[in-house]
Amino acid sequence: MSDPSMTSDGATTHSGFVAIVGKPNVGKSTLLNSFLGTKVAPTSPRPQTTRRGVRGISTTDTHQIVFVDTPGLHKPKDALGKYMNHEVHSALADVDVIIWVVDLRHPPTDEDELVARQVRELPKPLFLVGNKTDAAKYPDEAMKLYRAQLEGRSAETSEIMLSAQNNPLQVATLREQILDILPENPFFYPRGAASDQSRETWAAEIIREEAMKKLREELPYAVATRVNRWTEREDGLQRIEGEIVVEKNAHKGMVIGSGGKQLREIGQAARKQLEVFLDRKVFLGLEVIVIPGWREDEEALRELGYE
Ligand SMILES: Nc1nc2c(ncn2[C@@H]2O[C@H](COP(=O)(O)OP(=O)(O)OP(=O)(O)O)[C@@H](O)[C@H]2O)c(=O)[nH]1
Repeated sequence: MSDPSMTSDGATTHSGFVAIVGKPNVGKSTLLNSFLGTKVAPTSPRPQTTRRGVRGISTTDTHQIVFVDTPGLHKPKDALGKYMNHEVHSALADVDVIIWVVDLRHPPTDEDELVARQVRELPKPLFLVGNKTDAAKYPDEAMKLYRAQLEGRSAETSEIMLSAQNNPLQVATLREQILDILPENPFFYPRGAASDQSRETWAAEIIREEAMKKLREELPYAVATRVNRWTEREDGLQRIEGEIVVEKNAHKGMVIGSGGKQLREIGQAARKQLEVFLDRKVFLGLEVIVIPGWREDEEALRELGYE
């Protein structure tokens, strides 16, 4: 029988799971997308955009990294928030390596301390990633403060300062450093796989990203999205039908906007993104529906894929 930790020409394979953790809005999803050179996870200027642990897979001839992007660790206000934090804890328990992303534009906050407490004692290699160096006034000073939060940690700890958004070379360097410490293992996913999400979930996340960017105040957080139908026409056109789910009737009108303008804009922006990544023409049909109080309703959360 062939050894599962070897390639067909006899080289040993290494692979492992790497959690990307940090407080909301520090650039975790941007870093994941940059590692992969494609868009797997939604990003936006709003905190708490990521809601579920998205896996993004990077494979070379002999190495495979399964990155697990996690929601920003925060003090939860509802059942959705609790689910999001649970996603972080289960990712941390299951992975081989941890990446803790911090925002070097600012000194640490209570939320960073929440993350530091989670990772300090874990006996797993950790990379402290100081992000947003392109926009930080005092990156070295900020990094020093974040480093101090890990004081007393006995497991292997490394650090790097970079810009996930603007510097792919630094991101590639970090990826190389991770490759070097992956344990000997067979690959967990087929070589061509980029993510564990279905195409429907991926598209729904892009729609939610655009909705979160356009909507104001609390509304971005009261929105969920799903794709119910995806058909391909013979000429290649992708017909995608999705729903934007809100909690109250009053929110429905706010998402649709006067004369349907806002919903049209969300749909157009999402369609453009989908067309770029699919390299196909897309027809995107969007409907807004109400599931009363879905963020506090365990069954509704499961129905919307938060399980
Ligand atoms: N200037 C600058 N902005 C960045 C960089 N990386 C990410 N951002 C921006 O920071 C914001 C948050 O990025 P995300 O990747 O969504 O952050 P996240 O940590 O996944 O956020 P949550 O979903 O809230 O956990 C977005 O507006 C990004 O464009 C960077 O290197 N430099």
